[in-house]
Amino acid sequence: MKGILLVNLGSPNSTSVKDVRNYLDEFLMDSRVIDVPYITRCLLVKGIILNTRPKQSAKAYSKVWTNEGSPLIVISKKFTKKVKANVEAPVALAMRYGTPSIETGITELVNQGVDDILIIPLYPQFAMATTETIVVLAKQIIKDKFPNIKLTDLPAFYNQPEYIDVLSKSIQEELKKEEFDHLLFSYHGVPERHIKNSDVTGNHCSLNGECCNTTSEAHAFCYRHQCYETTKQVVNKLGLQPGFYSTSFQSRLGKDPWLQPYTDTTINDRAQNGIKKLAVVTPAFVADCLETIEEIGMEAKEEFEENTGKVFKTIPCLNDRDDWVNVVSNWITNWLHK
Ligand SMILES: C=CC1=C(C)c2cc3[nH]c(cc4nc(cc5[nH]c(cc1n2)c(C)c5CCC(=O)O)C(CCC(=O)O)=C4C)c(C)c3C=C
Ligand SMILES: [Fe+2]
Ligand SMILES: [Fe+2]
Repeated sequence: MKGILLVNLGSPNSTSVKDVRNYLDEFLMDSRVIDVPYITRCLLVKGIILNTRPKQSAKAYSKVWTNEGSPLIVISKKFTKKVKANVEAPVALAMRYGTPSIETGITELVNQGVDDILIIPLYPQFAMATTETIVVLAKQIIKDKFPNIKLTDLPAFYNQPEYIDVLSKSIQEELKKEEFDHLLFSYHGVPERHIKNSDVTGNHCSLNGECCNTTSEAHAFCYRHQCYETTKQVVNKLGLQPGFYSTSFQSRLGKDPWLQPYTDTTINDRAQNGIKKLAVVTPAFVADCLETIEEIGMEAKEEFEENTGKVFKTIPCLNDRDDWVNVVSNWITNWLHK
């Protein structure tokens, strides 16, 4: 029997510093997130980051936490419930870090008689720190504990017309409510090194961004290309004029160069250039989370307003919108009938 495993990133179990530390430990010790040799990673994560970051992150998490828990988890559960009601197969939800784990999700499906799983990483654009780490871990668990289970993964859907349609619609709904001077597409960043590491051709990525406009088989795994492609397709769909929109990358951690331009400097730059009404959309996330609610909706908003900006609107992620639920349900139904 076929079954579906939806997977997102995960959150700490609570906003306590201890729970946030445990979560960050699991997350940042992943070699596809901090991709340096094991000993260096231990020194960096356990010796440096985990001494200060958990306290800072716990404070940020407590600003977004709801009575039901972490927004990312609450929204993912609502989304999963709606998908379940739409498709004729068992559906489980798992998180790459924290709970419910990928192993728990697979076990839940197997206990219902599933032996053929479609895994859907809930990230529109491929990255080794998201899509790849989910699929690699799921394959490892299957190999070690469920050797008779078949696993198929849904590739990144950054350019799928149905996804672009609902994303564009969600943006247009906000642009209709108020007149904005500028629309910023802010994607989660990754270290530049990750882009090089994921270059399957070994020589495509020039790191200056020019490569992303050419045709290349590298783009099936190029996060930067896929982000710019999502922006381009939404821009075409909505007929947005050059100058009205820009693309940037947020959430940089550490001193290494990450994808640029950075969101914070882009927002400051726009404010200094007379932009008063700014809308920000965050298409690397399908569910609102710490990075959209706190980093953009609170921190960036405050900075923009202090910098002479007047209106700052964070466009909600697709969350459990019915049209988004229907898109994913249709992808699942197509796979079920294959
Ligand atoms: C080297 C560090 C990190 C990389 C690379 C990275 C990539 C990456 N992350 C997301 C999505 C999310 N990240 C979230 C939080 C978060 N991310 C990092 C670090 C890296 N992310 C940290 C340390 C944290 C925790 C919070 C903090 O201390 O800042 C979240 C939110 C989770 C939540 O509970 O709400 C999401 C979602 C993507 C899409 C991505 C690469 C493309
Ligand atoms: Fe992240
Ligand atoms: Fe590229």
